Amino acid sequence: MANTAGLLTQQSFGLETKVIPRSLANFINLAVSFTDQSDDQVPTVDYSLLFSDDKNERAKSLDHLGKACQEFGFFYLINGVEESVVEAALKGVSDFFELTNQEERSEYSKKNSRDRIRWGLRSHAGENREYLKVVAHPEYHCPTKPAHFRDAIGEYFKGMHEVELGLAKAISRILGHEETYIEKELKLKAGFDVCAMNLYPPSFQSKGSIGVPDHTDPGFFVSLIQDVNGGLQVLSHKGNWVTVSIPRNAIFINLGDHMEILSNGKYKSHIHQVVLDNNRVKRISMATLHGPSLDTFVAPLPGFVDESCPPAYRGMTYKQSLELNGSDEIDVQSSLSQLRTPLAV
Ligand SMILES: O=C(O)CCC(=O)C(=O)O
Ligand SMILES: [Fe+2]
Repeated sequence: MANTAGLLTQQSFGLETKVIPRSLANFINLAVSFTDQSDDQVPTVDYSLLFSDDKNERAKSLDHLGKACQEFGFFYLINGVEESVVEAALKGVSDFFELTNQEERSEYSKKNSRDRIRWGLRSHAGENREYLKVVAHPEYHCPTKPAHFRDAIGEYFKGMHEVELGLAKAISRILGHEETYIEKELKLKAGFDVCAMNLYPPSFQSKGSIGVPDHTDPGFFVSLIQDVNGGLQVLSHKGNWVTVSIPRNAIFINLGDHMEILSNGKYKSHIHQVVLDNNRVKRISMATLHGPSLDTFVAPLPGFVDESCPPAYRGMTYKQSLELNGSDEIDVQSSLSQLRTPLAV
C-alpha cells in the first residue's frame, strides 16, 4: 500500500527518488535549494504579514508579494489556512478514492454540461489521472460519501475563500488601488471556484509518464495542496521546469489566466504539468481554481492600458471564456491562447 495522505513527502535527488517523513519536508526543501537553480527558487509569502499592524513590515511584505507575482507568477503561501485543515482535506480526498469503489465514483461521470460534480478516469499516453471535480463556490457541491469528506474539504474551501479575498486586497493595494478593487472587478464574493481532486497514477497504473499535460488554468489564481512532493512542475519565466516542493504548512499559489488578462500581461499565468514517477508513488493533489463570477466581463484594466501598452487580450465573460472551446464550466479549461490579441507578448 502506498503512503497515507499527509504523512509522507517525496523528493527527487537527481535520478533517485526517496520517500521521506512530512516532518522533514522543511529541512529537505532547504537542502534542495542548494542543488536547484537558485534563480528559480519559488518565493515564499507569509500571508499574515500582508496585514501586519506594523506599517513597515506590511509594506515590505506587500512589496515581496508584488515581486513574487510579477517576477515569478507563483509562490508558496504560509499562514493562510491552518495546517490541520489542509491535512484533514487531503485525508478526505484520500478516503474518497480509497473507501469508495470505482462503481460508486463513476456515478459522478458526465451527465450534462451543467454538472456541478464530475468524476473522470484518464489513462492514455497524454493524460493519466483519476479526478473528482466539484464546484466549491458560490454554492458548494460534494459527494456525501464517505462520511466527513464533505465537511473536511468544505472547511478547506471556507479557509481558502477568505485567503482569496485577502490576496485580492493585498494585490489591489500593490497596484495602487483601494483594497476592494479586484474583489469588485472580479465579483469574487460570487466567484466561480472549481476544485479538481486528483489521484496519480489512476488506479495505481498509468499508460505513459504524463499525469496532466502542460497547460495554464483560467481564473484569478489556483491554490494547490498535495500529499507528497514531486510530480507537479511549473515552467518559470526563465524557461526552466521547476518542481513544486511545497514546504510544510504552505499552499502553492499559481496566478491564473484572468489575472494575466486583467493586468494586460504584467502578471503571467504559468504553464505547469504533472509528470509521473513510473507508478512508484501514489500522489493526491487538490487544485482549486478561484475564478470571477461567471457573468463577470474580464478585460485588461484601464490602469494597464495606454498608447504604448494597448490591450493584449480580448474581453469576454468568464462563462464565455470557459465555454469557448466547447468545454463545460466544470472542466475549467483555459482559452488564453484564443484571447490573446496579436499585440500580446
Ligand atoms: O495535480 C497537480 O499537481 C496539478 C493538477 C492541475 O494542474 C489541474 O488540475 O489543473
Ligand atoms: Fe492546472
